[in-house]
Amino acid sequence: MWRHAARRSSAQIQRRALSSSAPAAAAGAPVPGPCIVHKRGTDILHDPWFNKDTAFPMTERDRLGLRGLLPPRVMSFEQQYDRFINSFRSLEHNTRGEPDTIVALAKWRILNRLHDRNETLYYRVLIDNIKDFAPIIYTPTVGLVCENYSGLFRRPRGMYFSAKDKGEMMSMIYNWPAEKVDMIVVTDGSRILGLGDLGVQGIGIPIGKLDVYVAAAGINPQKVLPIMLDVGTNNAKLLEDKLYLGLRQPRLEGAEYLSVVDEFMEAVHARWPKAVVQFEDFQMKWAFETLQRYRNRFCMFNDDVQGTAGVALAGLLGAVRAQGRPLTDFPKQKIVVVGAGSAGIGVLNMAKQAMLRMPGINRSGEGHNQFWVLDKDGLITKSRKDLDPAVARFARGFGPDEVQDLHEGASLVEVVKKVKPHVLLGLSGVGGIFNEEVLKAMKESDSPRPAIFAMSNPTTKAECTPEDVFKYVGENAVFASGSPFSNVILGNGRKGYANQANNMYLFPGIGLGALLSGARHISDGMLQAAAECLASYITDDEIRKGILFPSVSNIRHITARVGAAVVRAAVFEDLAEGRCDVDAGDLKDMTESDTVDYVARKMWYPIYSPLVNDK
Ligand SMILES: NC(=O)C1=CN([C@@H]2O[C@H](COP(=O)(O)OP(=O)(O)OC[C@H]3O[C@@H](n4cnc5c(N)ncnc54)[C@H](O)[C@@H]3O)[C@@H](O)[C@H]2O)C=CC1
Ligand SMILES: CC(=O)C(=O)O
Ligand SMILES: [Mg+2]
Repeated sequence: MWRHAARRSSAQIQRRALSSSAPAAAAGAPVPGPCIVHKRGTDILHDPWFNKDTAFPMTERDRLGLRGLLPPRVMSFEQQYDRFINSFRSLEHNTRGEPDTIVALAKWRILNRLHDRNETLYYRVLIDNIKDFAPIIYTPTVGLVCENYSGLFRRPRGMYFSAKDKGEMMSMIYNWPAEKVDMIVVTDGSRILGLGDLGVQGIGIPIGKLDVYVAAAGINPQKVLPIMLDVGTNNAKLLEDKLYLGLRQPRLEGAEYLSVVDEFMEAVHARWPKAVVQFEDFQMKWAFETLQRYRNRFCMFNDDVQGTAGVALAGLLGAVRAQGRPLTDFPKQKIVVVGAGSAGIGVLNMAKQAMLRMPGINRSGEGHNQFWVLDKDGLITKSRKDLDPAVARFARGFGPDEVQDLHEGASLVEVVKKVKPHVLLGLSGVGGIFNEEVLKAMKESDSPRPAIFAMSNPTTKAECTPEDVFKYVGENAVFASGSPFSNVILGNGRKGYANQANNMYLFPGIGLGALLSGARHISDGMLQAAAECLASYITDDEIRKGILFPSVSNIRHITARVGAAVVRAAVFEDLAEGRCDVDAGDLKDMTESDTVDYVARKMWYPIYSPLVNDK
């Protein structure tokens, strides 16, 4: 069946359908068939999924009991769209000069209100303006929203499973109104961005991530489910806050904690066995433990460990290309990683695996340690007591390879001065830690184009700014950050590129590819394919300019490609079982471009569907 449709769509049509500014319907993609709504009157107007506000045509007003409930003039979708964008731009204008947090929350409120009223219009403005709106629904503003969530709360989104629901989850899961769920993002709120334990208020993160899924991967918003596992909080301020909406108890630990997560995973799997579950913003010990526990039993992944790793690897490979060196030189790069948490260790593991795949490297990895890793206690060496085994494999030894004469707990500036690294990568959650002294030391890097990745979120936690990088390291530096910054004007008509290195470039494609392949689980090979696809997206010309990551405006196009790469890796590893009318054999028969076409065609696009059948 897919073959017939694939023949119909030319590559040109596909490109237009994928571009964020060209509606799929206009590009010849199939228009969703009429759906019959069983609600009437105000129930429809109060349901954001069906509501069209003033755009209900007269036939629908007549047949759905809406006559008289709306002003008489019928507006077009385009008129509604322009009206919203104009209000948004007026808000921007009217709040000029106000404190940043006030402006950010005002923008979040106007978008959130649109979401709660009219999802079709909301997702359309989000898709078309993703570069402007991602910083509001995602990092950095989502962090501010989580910090203030209990006060901002008006209407629930998603589901909440608490420690008090033990034994009830299997029935609770059926309280969710949608028949089908494809994508779940779950958190326990224990490490929200770099903001620490925010308890139940962390629900903003699954909501934001799933908005990105809808916008970037075209997952139907009716089939996504944000979830909070509230097992308590250790945040004393929240426990004392009268408005706090979560359980007022310390976090569950050990077997008690795991039994809650186990019960939740069983409940999800019982109702939606094919749903993909993304774990997000769990503190390190539970991020790794749950990943090991579930990754071969369920179709799940941990975005902070695995999604981040792929994005960082794409950036690291870009940094090699920026020096004009072949990728086979990657194992020679000296990389200082600041932060040995779930994200930092995920990156180190993936980068190490990539180095070991390069020609000429001893496969066992013995004697090959190009990484210097620091945590809150400084440089991690083999003399460190009680080292987590995941971190221990990257600890520096004191053998003959240790020419730099560094000691346990050495400070960042000491390490940078002695190692002269090619790359300085931050996943520490400590804002400004790459200070003037550290950045000036990076000027002496052994690389002609030193790379600085300040990947911590939100913006206040970024290890440094691009302005400081181009000022102190030099104009030949390359820079990327987790939250968005503006490019820097360098003079002589040159620009210092502020790339965004955020897992948003990969998690939508990983989830979409896993879903469409019907993979039993998400393998390292599928994740590697996603990272390689992102790395190859950037041209040599862009790399030379210092552009390491594509613009967020292209995220739908990127996600289609990443999703297809993941599908093909699942097929290659015999993990793909297919989905709906496309079975494993069909997937196997697809060429690379067929797979991209197939993935792109499966992406949902917001348009008003008829709510009544034509007679
Ligand atoms: N750009 C992106 O796509 C992503 C960014 N992140 C960001 O990375 C940061 C860390 O996340 P996780 O690894 O999950 O947190 P984590 O809490 O597991 O790890 C933080 C690590 O930083 C270390 N650290 C703390 N203070 C330090 C200091 N002064 N000097 C050196 N190291 C220090 C800690 O010892 C720990 O090893 C967060 O800000 C998060 O927002 C995480 C995932 C994706
Ligand atoms: C981007 C992301 O996943 C984080 O900062 O945790
Ligand atoms: Mg995260």
